[in-house]
Amino acid sequence: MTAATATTTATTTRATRDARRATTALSSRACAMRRGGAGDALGARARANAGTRGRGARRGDGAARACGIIGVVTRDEGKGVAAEIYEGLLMLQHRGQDSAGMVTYDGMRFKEKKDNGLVKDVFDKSAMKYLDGHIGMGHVRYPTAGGLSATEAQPFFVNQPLGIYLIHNGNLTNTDELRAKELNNRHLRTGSDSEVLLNVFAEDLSKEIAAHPDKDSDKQLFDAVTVTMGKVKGAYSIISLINGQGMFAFRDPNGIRPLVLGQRQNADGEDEWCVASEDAAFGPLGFTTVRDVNPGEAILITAEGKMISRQCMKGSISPCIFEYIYLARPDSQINGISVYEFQLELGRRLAKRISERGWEIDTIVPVPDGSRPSAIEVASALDLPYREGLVKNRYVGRTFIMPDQRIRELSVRRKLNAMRSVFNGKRVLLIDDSIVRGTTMNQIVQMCRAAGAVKVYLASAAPPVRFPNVYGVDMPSRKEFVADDKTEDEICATLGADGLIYQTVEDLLQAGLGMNAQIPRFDASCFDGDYVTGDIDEPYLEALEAAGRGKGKKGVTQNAPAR
Ligand SMILES: O=P(O)(O)OC[C@H]1O[C@H](OP(=O)(O)OP(=O)(O)O)[C@H](O)[C@@H]1O
Ligand SMILES: NC(=O)CC[C@H](N)C(=O)O
Ligand SMILES: [Mg+2]
Repeated sequence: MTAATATTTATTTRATRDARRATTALSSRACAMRRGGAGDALGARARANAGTRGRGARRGDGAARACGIIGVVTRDEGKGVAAEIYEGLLMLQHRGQDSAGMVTYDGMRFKEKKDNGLVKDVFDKSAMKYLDGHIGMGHVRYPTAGGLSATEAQPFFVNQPLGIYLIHNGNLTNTDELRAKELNNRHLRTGSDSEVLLNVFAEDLSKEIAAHPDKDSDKQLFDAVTVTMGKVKGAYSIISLINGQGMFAFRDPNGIRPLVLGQRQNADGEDEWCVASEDAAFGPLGFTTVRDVNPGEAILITAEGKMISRQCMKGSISPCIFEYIYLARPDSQINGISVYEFQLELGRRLAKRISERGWEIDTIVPVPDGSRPSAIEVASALDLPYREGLVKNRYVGRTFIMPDQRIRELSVRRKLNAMRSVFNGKRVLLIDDSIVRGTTMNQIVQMCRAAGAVKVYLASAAPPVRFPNVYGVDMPSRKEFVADDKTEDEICATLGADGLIYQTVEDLLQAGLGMNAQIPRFDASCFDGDYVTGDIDEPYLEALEAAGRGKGKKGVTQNAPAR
């Protein structure tokens, strides 16, 4: 938070804050979430669930990340799957940069390697040699729960029953409750919600096998995960490897985080399969997209390459809209929507609102990389020149993820450089995909003025981020958001700009709904405070914030406390 932000926050009364929230919130649920507005009974439950989330890590140096997961089943037992998982993880590296992990399986043994760091650093030559087998899966992590040690990197393993490895993208909202009630004295090593989920599933599978030892093993898996889905709340896209069974993937009943299925044939015409967070990972591996894993569905790929699926819980897709704004690659298609096309549409809608302002603008400049598609459409709709005035140093990571504010500010300076030939004497409109803490825009406005800009206007392709994300994106504390407790004019002043315009929540949702009629709603909770799982209330969020967000990377903990 900048000094200016801190001052504004300190001098804004709670009543003013609440009134502003009420006017910006779309839904009655969001209005019901004004600070201090919830009753004691709700408060107790929220505290129960907010406990282990908290001091989070952030992506790169700017805005927000999730995690990336990929699993591959090949048929050629002599073939090393590790190289394919490695390639796939590189395609998903943008989703998480804190740790990477992989497990491979040769039909008999699992081999595992995980550590803090990027894919290229974690998997050296000797690790790749060690990771043999024809079935495997990998994870890149951007933590939302638990800690940051290499032990908390994924995958996680349980010995009983069968031997199960699991990787997770998402965040559970009732982790501590599960920990207290569902683990049957199992000893867990970390504060990770993903390890809890694995153990709940293992416990349910143990019970299922004990109760129905003669049932087909695939049915045991589907019946057990149905029980697990009934207990676990929040967002989870899961891939697991189960000894003797194969690869088993499932997705929460709201389908909040993405999970997509791909297929190819080997030289003998046999089916091989891939499940991944984004289908951009399929291209280099030669897989073609079959479909998204449905919300509430589980899919088993056997070692023989057979795909069996079951709708375990009634599902209704409510994807996280932030995936399309910022998290996912533009070359991915998620839930039938091209991320790139979505961003172009955001630009077209933004352009209409910008033209209503009557600003005199000479040049449109995107904040690379995420905003380019929207900025291209704004420039085209307004018939203004589009110029790459900010040159990016590709060796500096994404700003949002960086562990503390000072490092984020420094890294914006190192990452982006303003070109005098573009800015000198010009009235510019800078466009970004989102403004979260305001670190990026604040620094860039100063850079543009130093490079000679006479007016600096700002536009964000996303609405103001005002509410925490509890589903696997590390945006947990309202205090960190530049929009917290502020009107648009106040945000504009904080960022030091001559004008500021945001996408409206209505336009954002209409953009998404208009692109796939099969999607009844999106989770846009970080913009409107309306959480699709229905279990998030004001006390939950307060407990989450009290759990220590904003203290840097050490001791991430995003699970809400049990009550
Ligand atoms: O308001 P802030 O807290 O600064 O966050 C918002 C910025 O962070 C992201 O960029 P990031 O640098 O993470 O990634 P990018 O290079 O892919 O745009 C996002 O695209 C915005 O530019
Ligand atoms: N961003 C994510 O999907 C994180 C997964 C899991 N909650 C973790 O913290 O490791
Ligand atoms: Mg950016």
